[in-house]
Amino acid sequence: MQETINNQSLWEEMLQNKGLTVIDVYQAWCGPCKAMQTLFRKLKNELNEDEILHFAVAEADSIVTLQPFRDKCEPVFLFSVNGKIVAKIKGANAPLVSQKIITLINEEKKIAAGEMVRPQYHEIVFVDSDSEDAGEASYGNVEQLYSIAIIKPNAVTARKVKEIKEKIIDAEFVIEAEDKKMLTEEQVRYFYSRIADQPDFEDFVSFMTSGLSYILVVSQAKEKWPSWDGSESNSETESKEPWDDHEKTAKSSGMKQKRESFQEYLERQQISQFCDVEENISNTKFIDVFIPDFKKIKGIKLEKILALLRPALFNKRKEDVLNIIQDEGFKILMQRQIVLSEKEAKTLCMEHENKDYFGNLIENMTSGPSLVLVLVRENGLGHWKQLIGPSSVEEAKEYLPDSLCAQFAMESLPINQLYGSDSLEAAERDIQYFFPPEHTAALIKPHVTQEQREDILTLIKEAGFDITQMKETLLTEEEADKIYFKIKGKAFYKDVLEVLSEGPSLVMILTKWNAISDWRRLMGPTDPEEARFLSPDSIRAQFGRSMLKNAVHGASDMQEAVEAINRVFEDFVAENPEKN
Ligand SMILES: Nc1ncnc2c1ncn2[C@@H]1O[C@H](COP(=O)(O)OP(=O)(O)OP(=O)(O)O)[C@@H](O)[C@H]1O
Repeated sequence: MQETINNQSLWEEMLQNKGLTVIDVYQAWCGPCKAMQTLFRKLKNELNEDEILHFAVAEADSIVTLQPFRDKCEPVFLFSVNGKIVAKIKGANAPLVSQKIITLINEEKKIAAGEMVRPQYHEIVFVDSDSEDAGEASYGNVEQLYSIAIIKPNAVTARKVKEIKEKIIDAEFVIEAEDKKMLTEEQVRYFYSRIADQPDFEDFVSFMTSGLSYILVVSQAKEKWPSWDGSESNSETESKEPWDDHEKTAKSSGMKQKRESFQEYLERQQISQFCDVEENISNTKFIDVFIPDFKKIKGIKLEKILALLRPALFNKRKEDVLNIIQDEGFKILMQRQIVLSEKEAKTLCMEHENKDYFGNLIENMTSGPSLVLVLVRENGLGHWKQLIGPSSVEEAKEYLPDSLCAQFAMESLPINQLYGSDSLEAAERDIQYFFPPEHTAALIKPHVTQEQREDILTLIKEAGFDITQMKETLLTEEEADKIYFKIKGKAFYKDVLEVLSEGPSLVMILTKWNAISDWRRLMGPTDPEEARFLSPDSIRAQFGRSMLKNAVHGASDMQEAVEAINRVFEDFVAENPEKN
């Protein structure tokens, strides 16, 4: 199955392969990596992409290009895309290698279908030095060590995630990245390999793959803390210490002390049964397996804010403002028109309470619909404040004539026609108030392939849904009744049951403001033919095959959503907000 490359000209020839070539670089004295051959065979069969997926074994000793890999006992896998070596993985790390292959092949398929342009790959430079490992491991910052925490499905079901994350943040650990996903069996086996010989390990794997987990990449603010080995910190000015009082005393008296480890902290907080950690990993292997784009997202802090266009502005110049908002790089996550009550207006305008125009302001604010927006952008809060300018029009005109306050000033009010939350905490509170989250029951049907599932989950996340609960389950008649109780009496219900019995379905609770109708819109019309005609971007248009195999399902109304959720996810109390 693998092409054998044992001289430089064969190497050059191999680089001409179309698509992806996975190269096992081996040493003559130990041969190619046997352990990985099963994986390659499996992927070759499953992906069935012989045109664009090739496997090769290359002998380091007889190929000049591979000279830096000679005499190394650890296996190395190189990934060549259209003649460029774009990635390298050291060690027989099956989950990581498999993930890399799937990602690159998916990219190749999208490129071939014209759905994406070929990225500017940075070709890997082979360096004959062990120091390259340190560089790669540390994401450009040699000092930084990360821990990975997995918050397990039982904690997600019991809705303990928020509390656990708050505890982690309270102790001044930094959550650098997070993702919520159903772990694959391979990922679980990889992360928990150290306990694989325990008798109940197989049951544990089933449990861990039965529902959603949270993956957190956690760091400690290195410059602020004493080091983990007990040596002194180079900073003397810590502002807030999460450690115990006796430790504080030790610190102030100049004694050396040791910060408790992340694991110890979780144990002391009694959350270690919900959360497993791998501490201070000194290489990227674990992170790459769970959060492949960690490098990209690290350092980018997307901030969500609430913005409001007061009635006069909304009425007269809405389009101009929305265009500027988008040009400034904000993404509009949610928007709604709302006529504020007097009480709501007073709460929002509290900072102007003592001004002589306050009465006029409240009258103005309640006179017609305002437009309320949830915006997201990197450094969203600061950028929004800067963009809209001060609250006083006079000040804005004098000092910041480019601000939206000055540009969109209206005769009727001496203050900014745009409002924005003052802090991220206030934004969170305002968003909860104006966009109360609603839950809906959703299902991905068995005929949907694993890859299509991933695509659908991406569409769901991109549409702003939070996947609050998820489980993979074979829907027997009894289970299906919990979801489809409304159509149980219909003649076609037996056909629905047959389609559901073909394999496991993915049952989910999706949460966002207006979730029920937004999910129905995202699904598209019931019949995929009609969906392709009327709503070509919808899920059913893209992934549906027929009326019965129409990829997804969603509750039709509030009562059906609440009832289905309560029946399927017994521990979850779905209290949908009243519509306001
Ligand atoms: N006339 C029909 N013939 C065959 N199958 C049907 C028919 N009507 C509905 N179905 C199937 O039964 C499922 C549930 O039917 P329902 O009437 O609840 O449709 P829906 O509300 O448009 O879609 P869903 O409930 O799945 O979101 C549909 O998704 C479809 O697969």
